[in-house]
Amino acid sequence: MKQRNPEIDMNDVVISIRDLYKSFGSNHVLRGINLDVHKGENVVVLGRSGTGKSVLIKIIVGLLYPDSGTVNVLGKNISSLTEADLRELRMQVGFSFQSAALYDSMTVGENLAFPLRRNNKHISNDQVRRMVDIVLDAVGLSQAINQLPAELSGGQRKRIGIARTLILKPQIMLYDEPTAGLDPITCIEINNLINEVQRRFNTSSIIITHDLTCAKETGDSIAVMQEGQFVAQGSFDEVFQKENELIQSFYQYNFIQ
Ligand SMILES: Nc1ncnc2c1ncn2[C@@H]1O[C@H](COP(=O)(O)OP(=O)(O)OP(=O)(O)O)[C@@H](O)[C@H]1O
Repeated sequence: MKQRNPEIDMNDVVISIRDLYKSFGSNHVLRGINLDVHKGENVVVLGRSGTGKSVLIKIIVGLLYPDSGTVNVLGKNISSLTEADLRELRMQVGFSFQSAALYDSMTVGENLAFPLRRNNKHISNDQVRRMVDIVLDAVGLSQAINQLPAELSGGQRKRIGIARTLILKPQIMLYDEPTAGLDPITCIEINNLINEVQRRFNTSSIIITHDLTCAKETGDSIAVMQEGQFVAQGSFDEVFQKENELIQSFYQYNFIQ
């Protein structure tokens, strides 16, 4: 079980969501979401498939617009931002996709350098190299710098995907199903990495998952989503003491130590 990060600043809310609603036609996906993410905090959003977790993440990064409610990210109301403002904000919000989507023809080092050069045309080769070294060290894969993605395991690719997100020094990390499709040992490594990123870079994170072990090991707080609403929020222990049917059913789906 994770020890709550002592560096969390409860006076600094980096993501604040109030009364958020989103429907697609008659499909009412988000039905009144409220959530605060504090500086330095890992918040896990736990829920079964199709409950609206990815829609929530897309709204936070401005890829989808809410029907109603407010979403503040780093003090900015995302609904009132121009495309240019949104692009700027997205630089502060690292989005780690389910599939790492690395460029197959580029080495690991080139994959990592790519977002840096794209976002800063005047960056020197030395600076790029330094940043690549820092993030590779952070994800424990310094030796892979000249390898191609095809030569890496699924877990290693996931790590490089996280490194590529980290290289822009985001204040917020959004992890979409970080342990999906990985074996149990690799899952432990990714959970540890998420906590290491939090410690080293003082990031705040939302971790979307239906993996209970991931929730237990990475979450300073847990929000359980059911049919577009949070039915329980709190520490892992607080949430899993509740006599909620969905929460009980999670126990039956997942075997956790
Ligand atoms: N752009 C879209 N247009 C129409 N419907 C959508 C769109 N995006 C998501 N949905 C619908 O919203 C619902 C929630 O989808 P979402 O991807 O958020 O689920 P999820 O909780 O992330 O599930 P999973 O764990 O399987 O990824 C689904 O019914 C989906 O079909």
